[in-house]
This record gives sequence, C-alpha cells and structure tokens, in this order.
Amino acid sequence: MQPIRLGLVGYGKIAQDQHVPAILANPAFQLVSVATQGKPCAGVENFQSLSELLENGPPVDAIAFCTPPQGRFALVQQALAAGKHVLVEKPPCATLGEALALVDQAAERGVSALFAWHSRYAPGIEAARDWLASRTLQSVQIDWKEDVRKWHPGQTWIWQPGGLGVFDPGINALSIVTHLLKLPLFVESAELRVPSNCQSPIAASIKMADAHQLDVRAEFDFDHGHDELWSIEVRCAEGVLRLDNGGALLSIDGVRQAVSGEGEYAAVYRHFQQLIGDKASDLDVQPLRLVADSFFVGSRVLVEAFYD
Ligand SMILES: NC(=O)C1=CN([C@@H]2O[C@H](COP(=O)(O)OP(=O)(O)OC[C@H]3O[C@@H](n4cnc5c(N)ncnc54)[C@H](O)[C@@H]3O)[C@@H](O)[C@H]2O)C=CC1
Ligand SMILES: O=C1O[C@@H]([C@H](O)CO)[C@H](O)[C@H]1O
Repeated sequence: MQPIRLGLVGYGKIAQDQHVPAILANPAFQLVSVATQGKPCAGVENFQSLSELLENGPPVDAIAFCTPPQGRFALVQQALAAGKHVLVEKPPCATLGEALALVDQAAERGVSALFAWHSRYAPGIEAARDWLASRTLQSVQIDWKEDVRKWHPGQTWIWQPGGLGVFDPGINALSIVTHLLKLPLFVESAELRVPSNCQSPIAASIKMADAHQLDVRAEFDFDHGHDELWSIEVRCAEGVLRLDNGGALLSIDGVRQAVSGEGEYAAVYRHFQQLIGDKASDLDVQPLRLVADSFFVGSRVLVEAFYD
C-alpha cells in the first residue's frame, strides 16, 4: 500500500520534538515537504509558505499543521480547499468560530481532518475513561503547572492575542477531562492572572460544572518550577482516580495501574492514518469552547510583568 504523502507546516519546537519523529516511525506516512519560516527540515524539500509547497512541491495527500494558533485558520482552509487531509495541532485555531468553520469545511470537502488533542492519547487515558464509566463521580481537581521558559522558550506569540498564554498547556488538561466525562462542562467562574506586559494570562483558576453539578476545578500556572505538575484527581463514591505526568501515570486509590505503552504522538498519527482509511474526521471543539468561556466570564487580575 502506498504511504500517505505528508507535508508539514511550521517546523518549530513540537514538530521537531514530536511530529517528525512520530511520522518517521510510522511507515504509513512519508514526509515529503515542509513549509516553515524558521530553520529548514533535513531530508525533505523546504518551502517558505504553504502556497509554495502546494504549487511547487512534490504531491501531498495530507498536511500537518504545527504553526502557532494565530493565522492557522487561513492555512488549514487553504489545505482543505486543495482537497488535502489535515492534522491540526492544539489549539485548532485562535478562535472558536474559526474551529467551527473548519469542521464545516472539512465535511464539505469530504477529506479527513483531526484536531490533535495530543494529551488525550497519553498512556493512562483510556484505562481511566473505562474505570470512570461505571463510577459515581463527586468532584474533579485539575492541577496543570509548568515552566513556559522550558516548553516555549522565546515564543512571543503565546503572550499575544490568540496565543492563549497558560491555556496553551491548560487546554491539554481540559481535553483530557472532557474526554473522561460523559456530559459537557460549563465554565461557572474564572480568574485570569495577566502579566502587565502580556495580552494572555500566566495563571488561571477555573470553576466548572456539568448538568448534574459535578464540581470541576482547575489551577493553571505557566510560571511553575522546572518539575511539571500535570495531574487530574477524580473523586468518586467508589474510590479516587489520579492521572499524573500528563496522563502517563494512572493510579486508583493510590495503586498504580497498567497503561498503554504507546506514546502520545505515535497514537495521534496512528489515529490520523485510521481516519484517512475510514474517510472520517475527529474534530472536537469542547476544550476550546471552555477556554473561550473562561475568557468570557473570567475576572482579570493584573500581575507583575513577565520576562522570558
Ligand atoms: N512547545 C510545546 O511543547 C508544544 C506545542 N504544541 C502546540 O504546537 C503549536 C506550535 O508550538 P511550538 O512548536 O512550540 O511553536 P514554535 O514557535 O516553536 O513553532 C512554530 C513554527 O511555525 C512556523 N510558522 C509560523 N507561521 C508560519 C507560516 N505562516 N507558515 C509556515 N510556518 C510558520 C515558525 O517558523 C515556527 O517554526 C502550538 O499550537 C502549541 O500549542 C503542542 C504540544 C507541545
Ligand atoms: O501542548 C503543550 O504541551 C505542553 C508541554 O509540551 C507538555 O507536553 C506545552 O506547554 C503545550 O504547548
């Protein structure tokens, strides 16, 4: 079977750290070209823009988008208009409206499209979801804290409108929790702590609920120490479930559970391959809606300036 010829747009940190290694490890894909504005990708044809890639590059069947969320909408629209399957890094776009438009446009074009909520593919997530399915949930506590200087060194886009600030990692926790729960969540209140020289928050506290008043709380911090805290604790009538290390570790009542051995991005690309084979798409916007609603109802607290 012929491999899926893949183009990639935005050869930055996550493309280098995760996407290209996962693509090279999956024989169903062949990376043939890259469009980027930074350093080129070795071993493939490089272009300065998606337009050049599409017009002058080798034929591609699909395109992976690893650019910042600002401006990504127009790029993905261009790929859809060219009839390409698309894999879109999180967050899918800079606004909820753009993401919803892409859902419609992918359906109109009849191509496969994936909003790659990569944290949903962490090793412990499916086992956690299976356990919770028959439990009586009482509360959820999310603590998602990391150092922006480690994970986004020098990336000014993250502090600009559309860059989401601490919700850029925080949306990963929201993507996990919305995958674990059966009912949609709603934001009841939020506090966004915004540095005086930034347009997006460096920390946030969010209170959410579902239609049955499940109490879901999140603490996000982008100025945390070098050792990340990526944990979700779900208290149930039958016991306590914890996901740690971003979902890589699962414990129930303090007892470590067996989890999948597959890495997040290997699973993301295997899912993309499956969607293409099935002529299907997977385009969930709920995590982005929760971020948008946090910005709608969130009270702003000005905090000291942030310097990278
Ligand atoms: N940094 C991380 O640890 C992770 C980042 N992500 C997500 O991946 C996305 C990218 O993040 P990073 O790789 O960290 O950012 P980055 O700033 O390191 O990379 C972005 C890349 O896109 C390129 N670019 C920007 N506009 C372009 C355009 N119009 N055409 C072609 N190339 C363009 C830039 O030259 C740069 O190489 C974000 O949405 C982020 O949320 C996801 C998982 C982890
Ligand atoms: O999506 C993201 O993940 C974190 C970090 O890479 C842990 O995976 C990063 O801050 C955010 O963009």
